[in-house]
Amino acid sequence: MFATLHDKLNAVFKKIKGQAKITEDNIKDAVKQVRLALLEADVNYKVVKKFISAVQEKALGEEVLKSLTPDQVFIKIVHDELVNVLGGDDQSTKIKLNPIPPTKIMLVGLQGSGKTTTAGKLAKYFQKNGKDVLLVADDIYRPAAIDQLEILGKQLKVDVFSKRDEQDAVKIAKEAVQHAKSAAKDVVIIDTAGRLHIDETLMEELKNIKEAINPDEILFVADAMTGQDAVNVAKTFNEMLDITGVILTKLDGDARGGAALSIREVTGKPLKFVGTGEKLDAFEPFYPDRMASRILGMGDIVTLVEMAQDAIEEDEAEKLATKIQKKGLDFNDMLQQMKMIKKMGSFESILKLLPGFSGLGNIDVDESNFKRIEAIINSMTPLERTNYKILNASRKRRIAKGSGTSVSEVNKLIQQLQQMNKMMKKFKKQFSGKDKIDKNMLKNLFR
Ligand SMILES: Nc1nc2c(ncn2[C@@H]2O[C@H](COP(=O)(O)OP(=O)(O)OP(=O)(O)O)[C@@H](O)[C@H]2O)c(=O)[nH]1
Repeated sequence: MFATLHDKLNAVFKKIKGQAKITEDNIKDAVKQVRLALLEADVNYKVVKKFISAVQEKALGEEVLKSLTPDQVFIKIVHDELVNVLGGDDQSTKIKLNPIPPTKIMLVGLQGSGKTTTAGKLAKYFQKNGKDVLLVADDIYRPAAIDQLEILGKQLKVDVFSKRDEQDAVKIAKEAVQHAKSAAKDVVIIDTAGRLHIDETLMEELKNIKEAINPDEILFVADAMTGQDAVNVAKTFNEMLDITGVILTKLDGDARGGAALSIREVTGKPLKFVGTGEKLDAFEPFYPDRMASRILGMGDIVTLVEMAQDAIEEDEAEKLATKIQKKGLDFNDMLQQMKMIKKMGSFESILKLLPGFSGLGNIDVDESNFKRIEAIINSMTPLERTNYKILNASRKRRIAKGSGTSVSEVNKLIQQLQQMNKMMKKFKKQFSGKDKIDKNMLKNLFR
């Protein structure tokens, strides 16, 4: 995500860091480089102009030149301006649930932008938050779109409302909302038809649906890979429908970042969620500050911690922590931890949230290693799993044979466990006396 922009900005910061003395000229040059990096990332030129004038004004003020760490202050100015352009601390990025259910959400956008997949992702998101959801297939032109939503519904165990013989999208939407009311659903998500281009008939249909059901949210789904086109189409949809927000999909691809950085300024509407993959859990609420940190390669520990909290039952984690504190880590714990990590998503997506990893482009993580480790541990006896010190040469040979691996792989795993135990000791020292580990403490640990 945003690898090129990340690299370019970091090159600017590095150059500034290398200067013996920072002068007005250095700063002007750095600002110019930031401007180029943004333009190359396909950010709307008006947005770049505003961004740069804000950075320049702050950077040339007393703040940077008189500071003891001018490079750090400069990075902070760029970071803060990124947060600003992405939406600041505006609370409108959140979906407001209607106090009188169901909350009605209408998804609009061009064909192929990822609307239907996003309908499924949103349903999963609400489901995780304890809401009962109804998905509505309101595309009367493409039966395949109805099939796609029904498959997603089955997968998620979420009800799907569809009427294959009905040719009136407004009628379907109205009936669906009625159905949601009588079935006491909390949220109803309407997947509308897409077109290859904006056309009047489509806009008219969408306006009529809006008028008929009075949605709480009209979310425009945009494909980040299409850059400024996505921004222009969002602008038109907003002018016609007065959308309430944007969901940007395919941020996992090689989107340069232009759409994400421009859409808010150009449409005046907040980005609310981002899609980061084809799977249903590759979906995150959008937070301007976290995204800015990711663009600058500072990682996003807060999202990582939240993913962990989502995936791991508190009870499970607490039990594990107490046991580790008392006895140290054994192979059973290692297996359990791997299961927890797997629940959080792909290892690659987790790594990318860590500081220093986000700018590395595509990280090739061989997930089959996980399987080999599992096989090794599964080939140990219960005693061996809890006490690795008894693993002598003949036991290691037996385990390697049983798991289809080699003795050196078994040795490597033992070393990893020893290493992890060392780390645990370090953590324990750092956090001793504290009853609760909060997100800031974790952030410090990774600095
Ligand atoms: N990599 C990636 N692919 C995505 C993401 N969201 C959707 N896709 C893919 O984009 C393609 C189009 O998605 P759909 O959900 O069918 O798009 P749509 O807008 O509903 O299309 P129509 O039904 O034709 O209007 C599919 O192959 C999805 O798997 C994402 O966040 N990342």
